[in-house]
Amino acid sequence: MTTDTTPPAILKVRGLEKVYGSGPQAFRALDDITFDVAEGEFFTIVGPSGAGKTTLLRCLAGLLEPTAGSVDFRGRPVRGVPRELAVVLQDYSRSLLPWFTVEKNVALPLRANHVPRAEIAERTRQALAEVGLEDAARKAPSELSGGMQQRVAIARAIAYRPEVLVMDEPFASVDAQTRADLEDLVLKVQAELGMTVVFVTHDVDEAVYLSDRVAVVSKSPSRITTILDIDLPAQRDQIATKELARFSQLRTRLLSEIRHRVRAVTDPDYVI
Ligand SMILES: Nc1ncnc2c1ncn2[C@@H]1O[C@H](COP(=O)(O)OP(=O)(O)OP(=O)(O)O)[C@@H](O)[C@H]1O
Repeated sequence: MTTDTTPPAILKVRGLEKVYGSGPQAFRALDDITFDVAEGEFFTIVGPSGAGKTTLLRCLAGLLEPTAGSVDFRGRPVRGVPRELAVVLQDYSRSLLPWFTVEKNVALPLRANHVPRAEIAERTRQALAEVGLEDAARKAPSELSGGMQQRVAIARAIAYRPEVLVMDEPFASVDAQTRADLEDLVLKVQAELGMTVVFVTHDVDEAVYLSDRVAVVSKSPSRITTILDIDLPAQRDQIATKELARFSQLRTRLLSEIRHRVRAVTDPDYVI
């Protein structure tokens, strides 16, 4: 007898389509996208610029209504952002409330969910320490650099301890060392909380390093062309993991898949 050990799907995406505008101006951004995200997995979406990754993530998180198809979270249709889900957007300038201090921004979702006051203080302090911003707690977001503001947005998501964390190129505006530290922080928090992460990035190395599976999307109208299992040891290390021969193989596979799809769209004579 075989036993299926695959965790159940926490998110189910079926036949998702998104058309922006209407009539002759209509633009089909997503076309018939179907996949599942398993509970506890790190699922990453990569693809060329303008492919529709942000559109897909926004539909998935309930921030944007699809034109057709469905997204289910634990079997319930997603309409608006589910309570159990936190989102870190690419555009940090719009994600923090400018009239609140850093610590109040981090505490906001906890207060909205009636978490006891002492616990809010402790979770806020801990999350700011994890992103290296304990000294910025009383500052206004406008006093921080772009990368620091993005770390506040990450601290807010971590303090909330969501079941699903949705991140759209969250590390694009931070320097290389901070980026590596934040990647490891997200992996650590994911392991501690058993959290599911859905992540978008341009960066193939980052995708391979972080993920359990990576989905490649084609140029608009975007479709999923491949979902690759990242069969690297679960314990990741910025140096040891990236030195593995398997890491290079997976990276090359993803890069060639993305190039192949871009060429298929831009060169009419190219045969897939
Ligand atoms: N509100 C909108 N109205 C019309 N078209 C839009 C809108 N938002 C996005 N698009 C178009 O949909 C396509 C997909 O955009 P999206 O931002 O989802 O891509 P992306 O893969 O996230 O891009 P990038 O990697 O550059 O961030 C693009 O061609 C974009 O111009």
